[in-house]
Parts: sequence; C-alpha cells; structure tokens
Amino acid sequence: MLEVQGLQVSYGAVKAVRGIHFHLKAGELLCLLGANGAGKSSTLKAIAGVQKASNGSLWLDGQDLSGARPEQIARAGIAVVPETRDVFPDMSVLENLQLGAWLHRRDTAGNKVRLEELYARFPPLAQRRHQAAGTLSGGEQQMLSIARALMSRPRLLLLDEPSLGLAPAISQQIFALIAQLKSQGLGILLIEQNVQQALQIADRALVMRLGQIVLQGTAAEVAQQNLSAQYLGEQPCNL
Ligand SMILES: Nc1ncnc2c1ncn2[C@@H]1O[C@H](COP(=O)(O)OP(=O)(O)OP(=O)(O)O)[C@@H](O)[C@H]1O
Repeated sequence: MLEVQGLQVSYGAVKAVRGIHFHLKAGELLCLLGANGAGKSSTLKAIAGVQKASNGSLWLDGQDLSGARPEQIARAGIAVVPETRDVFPDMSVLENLQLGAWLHRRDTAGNKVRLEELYARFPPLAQRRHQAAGTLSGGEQQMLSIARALMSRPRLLLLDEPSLGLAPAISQQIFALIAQLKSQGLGILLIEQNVQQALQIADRALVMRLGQIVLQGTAAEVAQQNLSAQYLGEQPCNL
C-alpha cells in the first residue's frame, strides 16, 4: 500500500532521516519506534508532505506521491494525527469534526453518515458535540483529533504519539481504539514511546536510531529484543 524508498529529511546541516526504505501493507499496523530525536516524526511529516523530503520517493497504491503537497497527499487517502493534536479549542467538537471533512465538503449526506458513525464509535464526542473542544480532557481531545482525521475517510492513518501525556487508563482506551480501527481494515503507521502497548497491537515494527532503521520485524520478533538498552536510550521499556 505505502512504499517509502530512500527517504531523507534534513534541517540545514541536521540529517534527521538518512535514506530509509520501508513499506506498509493494506490494513497493516506498522509501529515506528526509537529514542527521542531518532527521526520518527520527521519520517511521518515527510510522508504527510508537511516536511519536504530532501530525497526519496513515496508511493501509495501505485500512485507516485514523491514531493506532493499535503493536500494532494490527503486526497490520495492519507490522514495525519500530529503529536500536538491540534484541535481548535474555541470551536465545538462538531465544528472540529466538520473541518475534517473538507476533502468531501460537497458530500453533505455522506459527511452526515460519517459523523454519526464516528459519534457511535466515540460516545464521549457525541455527548459533548456542542461543547468547546478546549474544555475536553486530554484523552477526549486525542479522540477528537483521531475522529477528525477519520472524517476525511482515509485509507492510511499516520499517528504521532497518540498516548503522549495521557493517564495509563486513558492511553489504554486509545490503544484499544487504534486496534479497532486496524481490525476494520485501516492501514496505520503509529509512532509510540509506549513500546509495550504499541507492540501488543502492531503487526510489524521498525526501530529507528540516528535517522536510520536499525531493526525491523514482526511485533513479536521486535518485542523479544532488548530495545531499551540498545535503541531507546533512557526510555523505559518493560519488555
Ligand atoms: N524543525 C526542526 N528544525 C531543526 N531540527 C529539527 C527539526 N525537527 C526535528 N529536528 C531534529 O531532527 C532530528 C530528528 O527529530 P524527530 O523529531 O524527527 O525525531 P523523533 O524520533 O520524532 O523524536 P521525538 O520523539 O523527540 O519527536 C533531531 O535531531 C531533531 O532535533
């Protein structure tokens, strides 16, 4: 489904991503692991088109998206949930969700159906649909951020540290939700610091270090490695 070849991302003299290759199959949940600064977010941003790659190619289902703008990438079926969540705090939950439907803005009936589907999947959002997004809890804002991305009806979802800053019980709910989305056939690229939980729901994992992929395999294979000592720096990793 997604094919990344020789991806490089630089910020001036800083080579954040140094020519990585990987693929993601349809409906697969691929987890991207690594210590802070390993190049995970830069990889995700380059796929989303919000950070220009200095080299490399990107294909989605045979469509060449190398160098494409974020809007073209979104139209091709890739949606992003950034680390910052980016909900609009003064707008209601409903208005935030409606913004997510910009790709299909003329399909009013389709968007209504999609909205009801998402309300059914995220009951706290349905209950708070007219509430300002800024008044939601951290977990609810994360749900809103994911639901807004789903309003664009993507084939591939890019998630940057969705459990960041959430209490363990809430982060478990978010992982359960991601597992559910995967079981419904959505392709997912997941960046996570919460290695143990991420590997429990992932099909495969890539481990990055200093801009390169240093380890990859099925989630079970990667879970057997001593990641903490070798690749994740000071990150706690209770594998
Ligand atoms: N906008 C930027 N300008 C300059 N350097 C940057 C920028 N964004 C990232 N970097 C640098 O690129 C390297 C990779 O960063 P990146 O954010 O991709 O890593 P990461 O694995 O996602 O880490 P984290 O978990 O901390 O986000 C780091 O050395 C970082 O300091």
